[in-house]
Amino acid sequence: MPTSPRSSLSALLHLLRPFWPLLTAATLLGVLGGLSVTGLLAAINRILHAGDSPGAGLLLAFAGLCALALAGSVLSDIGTNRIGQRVIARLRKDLGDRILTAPIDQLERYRSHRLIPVLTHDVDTISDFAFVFAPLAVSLSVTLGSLVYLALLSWPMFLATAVAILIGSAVQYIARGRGIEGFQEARAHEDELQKHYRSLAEGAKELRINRPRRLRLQSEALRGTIDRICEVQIRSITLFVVAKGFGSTLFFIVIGVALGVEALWPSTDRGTLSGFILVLLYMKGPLEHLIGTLPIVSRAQVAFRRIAELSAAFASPEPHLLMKDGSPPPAAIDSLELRAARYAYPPAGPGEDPFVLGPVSLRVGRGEILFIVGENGCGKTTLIKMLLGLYAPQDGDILLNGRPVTPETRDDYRQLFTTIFADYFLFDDLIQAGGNVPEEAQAYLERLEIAHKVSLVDGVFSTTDLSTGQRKRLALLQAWTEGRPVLVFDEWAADQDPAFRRIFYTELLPSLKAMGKTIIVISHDDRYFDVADHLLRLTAGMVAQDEFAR
Ligand SMILES: Nc1ncnc2c1ncn2[C@@H]1O[C@H](COP(=O)(O)OP(=O)(O)OP(=O)(O)O)[C@@H](O)[C@H]1O
Repeated sequence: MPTSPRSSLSALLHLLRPFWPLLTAATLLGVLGGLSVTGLLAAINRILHAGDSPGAGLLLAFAGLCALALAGSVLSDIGTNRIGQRVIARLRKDLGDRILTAPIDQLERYRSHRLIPVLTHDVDTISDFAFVFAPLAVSLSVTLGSLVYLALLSWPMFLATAVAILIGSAVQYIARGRGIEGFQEARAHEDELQKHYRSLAEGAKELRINRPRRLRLQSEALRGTIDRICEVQIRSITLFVVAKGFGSTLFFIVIGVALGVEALWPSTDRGTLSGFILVLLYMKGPLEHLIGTLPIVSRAQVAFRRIAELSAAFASPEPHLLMKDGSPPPAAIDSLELRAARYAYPPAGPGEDPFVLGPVSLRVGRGEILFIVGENGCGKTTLIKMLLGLYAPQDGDILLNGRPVTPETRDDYRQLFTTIFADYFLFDDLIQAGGNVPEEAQAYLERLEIAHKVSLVDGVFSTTDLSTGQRKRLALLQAWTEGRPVLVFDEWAADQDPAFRRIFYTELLPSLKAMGKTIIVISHDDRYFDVADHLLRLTAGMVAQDEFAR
């Protein structure tokens, strides 16, 4: 979604809002420092052209201006660096919160290869901008102060300089517009590059084995994208450099014109001319600095747009997700229900039919073992994501103990579950609410037959470098010790050896049931379907069979 420069500016203002007193003080100090430098130049010019030696007053003023220039620029730099760091910290926290509170389906749609560059690349770009912010204020005030001094020295010379600056600015403006387009294009390629980096890291094994794919990734994907970024960046920076060179030459042209006018029609007094040249030469530095930082400002603008896009994509956070832990979830539930609940994914592309689950009606009672079965892609995982309240049903309701779950109660509702998804993430600690390590953890490690591989040190697993099946057992240990009333296993047993698979279905599930837990299992293991009290079969997103064991 395109975002206008105005919205990136308002995003910047929103970020800066809490720091305005410090920002105003730092900017004023920077301006004071800059103006002191202009005053110093005027004093130097006056001393150089004074007929006799400078008086004590002038020397004192000179020393005072030196001190002011130093204090102004140092304090301003310190102030804006503080603001810069705080702004970045705030931005990072804000983005972290947005991602933590975004509805899962929005997050899944955004995709992680687009998320990571915003969190790293774009935030770093804004951090670069934060560092040039104070020197920018100083350069701007030195330039403006110098212009005022020039106007006081001689109007015609001031006008000649102003015209040169206007021409230079017009060229910069055009170059900046083109440069921004280039930076935007390069930024879009950065997302692509991130995707290729993911393939590089996560597909390392497959790439070792498959040479054609490896070479394709190297030559077409990686190198192609890297070269494209390189070319676009070179093109944009070249534009800025040429425009900067042009601006720099304009200065000498103005000085040359002034010297020529003076040689042809010697009218200006020499003090004015030397003052003009002195100020112009001095002003060249800050002005070039201003122009030189334009690429950083432009990049920051592109980064702000990306951040604004991310914020817009996650603009409907779920309520209460970052509230402090309330009361612990109840030890048991009476029933969970879906009533004519329906969820449709958005279509993958134009003209493609989206996958629709439901409407599904389903009731799971306390201490029940429910098996959800069906062919690949029939909607089993989507169903549990809806039952867990991760996807809000687009029609119909979720009911807990007969009462509908609302957006306000949805996060409390989710705390009833422990889930091991097929693409689960294994956290390496076993710390419960309140920071306690469950006492029974060691016994469970032994029961899961991994005590010889893993121990617990201060609530953290000694290692997670284990086989796929062993890692899943650690995930099961976490689920077990969390003490939630409902446990959900998405093809948990798929990676277990036959002996442990049997233990899972015939010993662990019944013993969890005996503890009063409600258990929901997605399974393709038809040998063990008789363990279920309740079997739900899905076909193409609809319930094909809903049976209770007799
Ligand atoms: N994030 C997504 N965006 C769009 N469509 C999706 C998404 N995830 C799944 N789908 C679609 O939903 C359908 C059901 O997916 P789901 O993961 O629920 O199937 P499943 O029954 O759990 O399959 P499996 O047995 O292979 O795990 C799929 O056919 C897929 O087309």
